[in-house]
Amino acid sequence: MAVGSVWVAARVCRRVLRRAFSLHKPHSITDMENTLQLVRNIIPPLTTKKHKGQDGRIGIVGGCQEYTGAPYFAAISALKVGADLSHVFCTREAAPVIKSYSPELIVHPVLDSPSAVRDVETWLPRLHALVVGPGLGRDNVLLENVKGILEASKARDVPIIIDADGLWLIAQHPALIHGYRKAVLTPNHGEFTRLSDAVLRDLVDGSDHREAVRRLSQALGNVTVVRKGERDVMSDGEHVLECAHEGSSRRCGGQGDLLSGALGVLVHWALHAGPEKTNGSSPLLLAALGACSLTRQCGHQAFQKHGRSTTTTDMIAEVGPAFRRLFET
Ligand SMILES: NC(=O)C1=CN([C@@H]2O[C@H](COP(=O)(O)OP(=O)(O)OC[C@H]3O[C@@H](n4cnc5c(N)ncnc54)[C@H](OP(=O)(O)O)[C@@H]3O)[C@@H](O)[C@H]2O)[C@@H](O)CC1
Ligand SMILES: Nc1ncnc2c1ncn2[C@@H]1O[C@H](COP(=O)(O)OP(=O)(O)OP(=O)(O)O)[C@@H](O)[C@H]1O
Ligand SMILES: [Mg+2]
Repeated sequence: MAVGSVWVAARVCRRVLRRAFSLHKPHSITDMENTLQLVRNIIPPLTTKKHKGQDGRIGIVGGCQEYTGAPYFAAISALKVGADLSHVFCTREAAPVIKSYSPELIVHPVLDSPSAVRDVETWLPRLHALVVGPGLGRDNVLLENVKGILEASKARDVPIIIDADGLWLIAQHPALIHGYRKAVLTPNHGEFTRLSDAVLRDLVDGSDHREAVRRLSQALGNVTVVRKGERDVMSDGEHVLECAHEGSSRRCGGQGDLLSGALGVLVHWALHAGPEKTNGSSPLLLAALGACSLTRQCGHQAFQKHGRSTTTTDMIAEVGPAFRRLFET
């Protein structure tokens, strides 16, 4: 492309983004398509010149006696989206179970150990993003360890995605994440209400999801918030984006875990791509839009094949084809 055309394309892109990210106007399908084009920009090319690990080493913090599926879904989704290595930091008894689901995951049975924070900390320099919460449970010993892991990750500037019981912890201790600009919170309906009750002084009009999400993000010091639901609404306290990409009507458990694992990879890619590729827009918002669109596309494709019997495992089988369809055609 000639230099002039690059410049024009960049200008058009910036205009599109201003519209797509505008606070009050609902955006058109064309705007959304153009914003998805920016998501495509952050995807690293597949070449023979890279070494293992370069396209993403993602850590999942979660997995306990009750929940082994959630961290598995998040970790395998990260790999299927394109990460090279996926680590799970879970309790001792959850580890053999999670390992047995897949030989592709690296599983550390450390989360209930007295040395949990140090054990995870040794891996932090090698991780590009940490997803905290899927299948974590609410045991106080584990939550105390996760507090330390969050502090250590922030000190190392590691991007953090917080979901599920990680959000339970944040609702008790919002200061843990307040103002950390490399954090993304992914609450479902119930988790969003809990967080809002914990950190917002005044009531927000519950029907205005865009404003409610923007306010929560602002109250948390502009961390990026992704409220999952019939439409996914995401904000960094300034800009608001919505994803209404066609998904499925199945609400089986685990779809949020798929989203959080995918988001871990996309956040790494978006931050790594740099402002030229993201055109000055928020890398975390672009990553969030990409992960929401992808999860919904997986749901849509899986539902077409399996209908009412669709489960998250069927959706994970669609990650490759859905990714190609959304981002590589
Ligand atoms: N296979 C596995 O291992 C899986 C394990 N998982 C793991 O389970 C753990 C707990 O996570 P969670 O989301 O179930 O717990 P929590 O925050 O108590 O929410 C439940 C409460 O919120 C409500 N509620 C929820 N959504 C709502 C909505 N859209 N709209 C309205 N209400 C809604 C709901 O209300 P109810 O319908 O019961 O009245 C209920 O009270 C966590 O570690 C997670 O990772 C899951 O990832 C799944 C797969
Ligand atoms: N009513 C809905 N219609 C369409 N898609 C939805 C709806 N609710 C949620 N989703 C989609 O499902 C995905 C997961 O959101 P959900 O609210 O189920 O998360 P969750 O409750 O955290 O899931 P999990 O069971 O993994 O904990 C998101 O991509 C979201 O867009
Ligand atoms: Mg969840």
